[in-house]
Amino acid sequence: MMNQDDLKRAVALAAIQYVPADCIVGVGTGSTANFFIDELAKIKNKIRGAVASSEASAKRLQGHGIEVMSLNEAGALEVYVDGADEITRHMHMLKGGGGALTREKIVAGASRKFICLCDASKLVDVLGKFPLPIEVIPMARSSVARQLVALGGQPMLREGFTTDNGNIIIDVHGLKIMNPVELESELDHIAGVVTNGLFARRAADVLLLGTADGVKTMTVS
Ligand SMILES: O=C(CO)[C@H](O)[C@H](O)COP(=O)(O)O
Repeated sequence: MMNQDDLKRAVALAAIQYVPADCIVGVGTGSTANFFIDELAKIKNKIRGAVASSEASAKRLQGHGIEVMSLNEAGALEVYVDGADEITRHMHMLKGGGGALTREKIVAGASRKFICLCDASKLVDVLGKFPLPIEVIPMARSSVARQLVALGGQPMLREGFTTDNGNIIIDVHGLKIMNPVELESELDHIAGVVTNGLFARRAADVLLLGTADGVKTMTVS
């Protein structure tokens, strides 16, 4: 019987085939991304280095002796590998459970291919059961929260958490996200919002889904 960690390890291993020789790899954040980093370490001599989407991932990569570069140094990337909190068959994702959404969106946006790693429980028909994380400039906390209530959500401050960029996270509960592309843009237009956790405009290209029957590869056809 496979547990969740076994599924994460399996998708992380499967992702290695998407890493071209001699490239700089974009690396996500979270427990699934950590398994990927550990697999990447086994082929570290075949890559030039990595761009990390968080301080935590940078530290783990460096701990394995993988060179971490800034995105400015690296330029455009061939591939970005990361987990998600929810994903649909359209490859729209809800991310940011680990609070790294802004850097994740930046690195993903600079990458030609986004490989998303999830276990089967994260494949959903409609995004929004998992609270939607929003990174907010601290002085805008109340005004952003009021506008989120007006959109039908219940905003909750992530207590005691500061992002790598020095901002706060507001988790929005109770949103049934029927049109993620539209909502992603709408949220980005609220003054004080740095990034929201909808990855619909930059959706995944490939989903490696960990199931009890093995890793399934899905794309939008
Ligand atoms: O978006 C993220 C971090 O900001 C993660 O990719 C997401 O939270 C999934 O994490 P995990 O692999 O630990 O389930």
